[in-house]
Amino acid sequence: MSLPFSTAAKPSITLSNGRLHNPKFTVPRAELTMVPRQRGARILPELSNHGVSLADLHVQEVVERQSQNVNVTNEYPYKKAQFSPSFLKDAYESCRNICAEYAKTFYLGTLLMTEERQRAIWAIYVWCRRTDELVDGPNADYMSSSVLDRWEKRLQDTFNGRPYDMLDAALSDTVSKFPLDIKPFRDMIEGMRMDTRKCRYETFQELYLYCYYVAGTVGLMSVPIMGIAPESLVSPQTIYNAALYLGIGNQLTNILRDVGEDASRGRVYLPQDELSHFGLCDKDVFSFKVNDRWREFMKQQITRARFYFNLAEEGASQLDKDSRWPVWSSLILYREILNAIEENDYDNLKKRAYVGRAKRLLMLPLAYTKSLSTQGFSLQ
Ligand SMILES: CC(C)=CCC/C(C)=C/CC/C(C)=C/CC/C(C)=C/[C@@H]1[C@@H](COP(=O)(O)OP(=O)(O)O)[C@]1(C)CC/C=C(\C)CC/C=C(\C)CCC=C(C)C
Ligand SMILES: [Mn+2]
Repeated sequence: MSLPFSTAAKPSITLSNGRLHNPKFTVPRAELTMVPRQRGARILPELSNHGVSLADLHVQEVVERQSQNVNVTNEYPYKKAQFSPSFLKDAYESCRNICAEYAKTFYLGTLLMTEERQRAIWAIYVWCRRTDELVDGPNADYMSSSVLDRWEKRLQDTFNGRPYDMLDAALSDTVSKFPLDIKPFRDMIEGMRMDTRKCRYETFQELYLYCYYVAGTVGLMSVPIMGIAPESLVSPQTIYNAALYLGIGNQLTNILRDVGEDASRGRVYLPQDELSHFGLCDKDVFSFKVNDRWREFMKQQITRARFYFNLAEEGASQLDKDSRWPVWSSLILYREILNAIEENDYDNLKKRAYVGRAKRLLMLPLAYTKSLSTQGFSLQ
C-alpha cells in the first residue's frame, strides 16, 4: 500500500520581507530537489515529488540570501558586537556545557571541528534548545504568542549586537563571524507558533512545513558554519537542500519515536489522510494499541524518514572535511532510532525507541569513516 498524495489548496504565507507569497506558485522543482536515486524513492515514487511548495519558498529565500556568502566571513549586514575576550570565553563555555549535557553524542562529534566552528555550533544549539524549551520546557504553561513575539524581538536585537544575556552574547558574536541569515531563526520561532496553534496535520504537506520550521531550519543555520568543501563541485543549493533534508529526516524520526508521548499530550503529528488510508484514526492512536494496520502504516512512515536521510547523505560528503563527523553522527544516530522502532515491533505507542549508550559510542567511529569519504566531488 502506498501513501496518498494530496494536492489540496494551501493557505498563503507571509515571508520575512513582508511579501505575501501565493503558494500556488511553485518554485521549479529541478532547482530545488536532488535527483532521488535511493531505495525509498523506488518504494514510494510519489515522494520524489513531495509537493512541498510552501517550505520550498522559505528554503529558496534562505539559500538566495545566504549561499553566496558561504565561507565569507568579513562582509556581513548585521552589526558587530563588541565583547571582551574573557566575557566571550565564558559565554561560549556556558554554551559548550549545555550542549555537552543535552546532546552528548553530537557534542563529541563537534570536537573535531575548528574551534571557531565548534563555538558557533554550540551557540546555535543553545539558541535552538531555548527556543524549543519555550513551548516544551518547564515554563511552557506561560507560553503565549506575546512570549514568542518577545523572543523574536530579542533575536533581532541579538543579531544586531545587542544580546540580552550571556548565552545570547555568544550568538551575537557568532553572527558577526559567520554569514548567517536571520530567516531560519525566525522561521524556527514560527514553527513554535504553529505548534501552539495546531495539534493535527491533515496532510504530509502540512506536516512537512512544520518539520521545515522546527528542524529543516537547523540544517540551514548550520551550513554557513560547517562550510562547504573547497573541492566540492556541487551547487550550494544542492547542499542546502541536503541540510534541509537531514533536519526533516530527524524531525520525522522524532515524531515517530514520540507518537505515544505526544498522544498523551493530545497531539498527533501524523498526516490524518495517511492514517485513514490505512484504516486508522485518532482513536487508534489514543487506544495505545498496536495492530497490523498500525504496523503497516508505520512501515511506510519509517520508509519516508529514511528517504530523507538518504537524500541528506549526498550533501554530508560535500561539507568541509572537519565538519562532516558531527553531521554523520547525527544522521547515523537518528536513523538508528528508526531501526529501534522496528525492533520494538512498531510499538511506538507504549514504548520509546532507544539507542543504547554502547551502540551510540560505536556509531562515532562509523561516522568518522563516512566523514572521510569525498564521494561526489567529481560527479556533478
Ligand atoms: C549538507 C548537510 C547534510 C548538512 C548538515 C546540516 C545539519 C547540521 C543538520 C542538522 C539537523 C538537525 C540536528 C536538526 C534537529 C532537528 C530536531 C531534532 C529538532 C527539534 C525540534 C522540536 O522537536 P520536538 O519538540 O518534537 O522534540 P523534543 O522532544 O523536544 O526533542 C527541536 C527540538 C528543535 C530544536 C533543535 C535543537 C535543539 C537541535 C539544534 C542542533 C544544532 C544547532 C546542531 C546541528 C548540528 C549538527 C552537526 C547535528
Ligand atoms: Mn521539543
